[in-house]
Amino acid sequence: MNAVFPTPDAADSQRLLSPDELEAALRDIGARRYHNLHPFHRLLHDGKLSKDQVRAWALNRYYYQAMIPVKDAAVLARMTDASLRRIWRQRIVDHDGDHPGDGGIERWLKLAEGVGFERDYVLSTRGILSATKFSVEAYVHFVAEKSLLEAIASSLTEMFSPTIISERVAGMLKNYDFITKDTLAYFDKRLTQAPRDADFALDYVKTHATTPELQRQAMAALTFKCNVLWTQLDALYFAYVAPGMIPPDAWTPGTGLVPEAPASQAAPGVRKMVAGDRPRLPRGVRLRHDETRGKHVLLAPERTFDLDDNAVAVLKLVDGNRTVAAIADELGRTYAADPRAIEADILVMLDGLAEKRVLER
Ligand SMILES: O=C(O)c1cc(C(=O)O)c2c(n1)C(=O)C(=O)c1cc(C(=O)O)[nH]c1-2
Repeated sequence: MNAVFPTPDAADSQRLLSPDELEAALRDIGARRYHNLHPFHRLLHDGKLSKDQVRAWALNRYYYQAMIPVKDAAVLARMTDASLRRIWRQRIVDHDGDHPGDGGIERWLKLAEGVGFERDYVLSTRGILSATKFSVEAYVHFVAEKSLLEAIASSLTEMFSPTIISERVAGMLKNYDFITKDTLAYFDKRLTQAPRDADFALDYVKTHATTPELQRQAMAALTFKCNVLWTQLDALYFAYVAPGMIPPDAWTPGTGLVPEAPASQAAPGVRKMVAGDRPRLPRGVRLRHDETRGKHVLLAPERTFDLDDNAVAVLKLVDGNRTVAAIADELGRTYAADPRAIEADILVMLDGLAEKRVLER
């Protein structure tokens, strides 16, 4: 294909750029083509979208999030150098987590749930636009088929993501009453992960693009990736903003959502605990060993709760960092039992403590 249709800028830059010039050329590609400039993002960040349009964005972007580790596994598979793989594999851990309930994909699911989706509907990927799937899959194919340099260069959009993320989080929190800090927690971690990843990839590209041809390939890879991001937003805009042509089988407002409780029943802050939550003891509540009675108790201001052995084993692991799933995994190892069965039991127990206000998530 490329032989038949030469890339438009194939004639440019016959000269070898210095590493700094190459970096400037890459940054210039982002300045002109990164998806922060797309009209859909402008509407999203400025609070101009309806709740359903925000839902369409959250649902479709789930596909990108879910496929990023698949993409990174394809990149990893090209690396013959163990020291490179050791660095790159962190990206997969960031998205998949080390345990069920951890990681970026899980946090994106929380975001989708936060705007009203049923988790299983999102996981099914049923309502996702075909155009979203095509562009995300093009990214996976690209890194599998092109050179390692091009695969790494295509991730360089991450150089530009911290700025758009800060703008998005601030804009969405300010402009939509249905968006909370918890819903957008996905982005907290990206603010440190993206610069770390981008620094490594940029350094690699500057060191390894040592001929004009390789430099052009790196620039073309970044341009391609900007287009992967841009076309996803084109598809969203076309289907859900204007002209509003939703393709057959794509998500339509009202589908795949958790039924909303009538306002009178809504009890903010007491939703049931889920496996990805990180429970913690509230300020002033402590797990103590009561010497005189020879047992553990939960000490809260002016109240004491007796605990059975199971509750003590769980609460010893409650630290605000571990997820419920991670606690269940650890207990599963200690007691050689099925962690998912333990998880179901401890969710009930933790909900009970949360209702008594001696546990938070
Ligand atoms: O919120 C964003 O605008 C944004 C942009 C990008 C990007 O520029 O590719 C990524 C992400 N987020 C992101 O969350 C993410 O995990 C990610 C991985 C990659 C990649 O190419 O490997 N890009 C991005």
